Amino acid sequence: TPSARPRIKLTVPKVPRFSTSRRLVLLPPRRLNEKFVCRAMSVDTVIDAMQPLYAKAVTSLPGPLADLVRNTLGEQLNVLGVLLAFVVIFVSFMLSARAFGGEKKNLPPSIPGGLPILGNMLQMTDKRPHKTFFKWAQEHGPIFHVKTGSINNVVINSADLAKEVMVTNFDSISTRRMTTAMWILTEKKMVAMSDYGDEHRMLKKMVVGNLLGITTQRANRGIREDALNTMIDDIFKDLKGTEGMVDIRECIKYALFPFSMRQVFGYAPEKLFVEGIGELGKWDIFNILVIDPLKHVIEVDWRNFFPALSWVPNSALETRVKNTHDRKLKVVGALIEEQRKQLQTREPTKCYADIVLTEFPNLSPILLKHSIWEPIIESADTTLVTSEWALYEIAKDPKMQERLYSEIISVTGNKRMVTEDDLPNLPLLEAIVKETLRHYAPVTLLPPRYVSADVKIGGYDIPKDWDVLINIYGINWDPKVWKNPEVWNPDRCLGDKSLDLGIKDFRILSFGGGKRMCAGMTQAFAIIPMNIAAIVQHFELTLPPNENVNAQDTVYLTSHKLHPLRAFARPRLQVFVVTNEMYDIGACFRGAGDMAFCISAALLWRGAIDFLSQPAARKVSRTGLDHSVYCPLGVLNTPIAIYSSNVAGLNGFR
Ligand code: HEM
Repeated sequence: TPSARPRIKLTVPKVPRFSTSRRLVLLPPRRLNEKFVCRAMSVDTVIDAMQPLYAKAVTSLPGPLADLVRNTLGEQLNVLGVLLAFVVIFVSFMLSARAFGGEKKNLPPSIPGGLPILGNMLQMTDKRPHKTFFKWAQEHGPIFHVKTGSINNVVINSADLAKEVMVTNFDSISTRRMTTAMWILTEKKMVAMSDYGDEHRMLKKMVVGNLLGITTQRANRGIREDALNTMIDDIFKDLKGTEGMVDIRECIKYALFPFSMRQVFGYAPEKLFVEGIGELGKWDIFNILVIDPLKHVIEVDWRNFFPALSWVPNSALETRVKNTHDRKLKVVGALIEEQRKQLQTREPTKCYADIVLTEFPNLSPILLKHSIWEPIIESADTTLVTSEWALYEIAKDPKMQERLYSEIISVTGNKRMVTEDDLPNLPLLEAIVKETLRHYAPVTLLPPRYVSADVKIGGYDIPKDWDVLINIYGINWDPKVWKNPEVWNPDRCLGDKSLDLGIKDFRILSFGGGKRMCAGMTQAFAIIPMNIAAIVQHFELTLPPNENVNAQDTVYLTSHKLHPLRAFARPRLQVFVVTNEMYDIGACFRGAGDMAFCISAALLWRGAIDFLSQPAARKVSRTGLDHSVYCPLGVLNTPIAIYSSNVAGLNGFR
């Protein structure tokens, strides 16, 4: 028993060891009365004694490492785990050191200052490793070796070298190295995370051919337009009672998620009953399918840096991530069941879920769930991040905003809202999107790829089993390619026809490149520019005084703006003349961007002009911001002339 401290004949080894029951720690033997004795203490006693030391040690570690230790071991010390970890880390270090002792290779330069066992981990104090790698690239060149625990990484920071990895040597560097969290959340069953091979090709063909390819994207244009209209409506709504200040991120997000659900299921469910979870609203579904997985996929597991230790349990992390994964699968499962029920009562439509369920009946249940979930999570995040950064820069730069507004109006006139057909005629808008993707790449560092056979990159030997890290941020900011890369300047992309973002030209690599290039680029290039153009056409944006200070980024799976973009959005004044044409009234309202116009047009639509003189209408018009009457979508075939000149009142309209 712990308190009796039994005397044991020396048969124990010379290092701390644990009894099989894991209840006792056997401390190294001591000589006592001419005999070796071994003291045993209960694990709990040791933990209690070491707890203060542990707490102190963790607080004194650099930020990221402290997080890593806490995430792994928890706030409470797990002595068993720590001691075992150190023994095995040491052994694996010795083994890897021996492996390096062999033949002489022309390896890329190593980052100096690495420590035994930990490698360069303690030098990576910034939570955004892409920035540290960029800094090292300026000092040591575009390709270098970094050790994280027992993992050898070669980090790539230039377009030419990235091409060597992604195109020339693709066959030997095609497989992703997964973290524990990625493994649990994706089971390697989604296109973006699966290993390159037959299953990957089949899944990619299915999603590109039936959802993300040009033909389907054209067919889905109506859904995108609805999302855009919802976004503009929401900005108008949000102006109410906020003195013109709007949370732009929220407005984009609230439009994008229903869009991503509609393109998959054909509708965006308002609620859903899920066995084992209960009744869920639209935004509960959003949290379970998008937010929670994004939050957990970046959880750090220290065992990923020491693969030899993968057998050591890390149940706290695994349980957290598994819970998120299980809930996600339950919700996707319920959505699929609902879709199956619907298919019994109607013909299949062109939505992705109907196509997958009817034309790919042999997909295993897990492949089916991931195939349905993947486009939802992918649509709802990256495009949001890019639109938000672009609008932040535009709001910061009134001259650029005015140039863009003039470009849009020169194409659309002031009669109608900008549409996707206008995009080829808006070169500045295109340049703004490209420059934003360059400056604020949503995926800053590609998920590691694994070298399956010795290769040469940039003239250096890269041995089998190393990881390749492609630093997109480092490539997009390469000072040898871009002058003052830290400055957001769309003019540098304006008119540069060869900039195709990774198809042939690797200078801006935000979508990756080669065979594993992003499959959603067509969709991204429909959503992002339209978000920007529609907002700028309707509102003049200005930043509140402290917004510049809030411009830092933070990295989840994608590189978000740390604080949501809040901006003053002043509806632009215009004169609209609606002629004897078939008009989508909803689009006219939004095109006007003027509340007086919107309200009056809504009332015209209802054939109730008289209503304008009534007190309720005046109340609405005085605030200038109430959208309750601003909703009818329909077609009007009547000649009307409408003028508006005053945002907040009806006088101009009259
Ligand atoms: C601004 C928007 C986006 C950016 C910057 C972006 C970026 C990326 C990047 C960097 C990769 C990894 C490429 C590689 O490993 O070489 C990727 C892969 C992928 N993306 Fe996107 N993405 C965006 C939007 C989307 C959208 C909207 C979808 C679909 C709805 C999508 C679907 C995919 C898929 C399926 C893959 C996996 C391709 C493969 O492994 O073969 N992406 N994306």
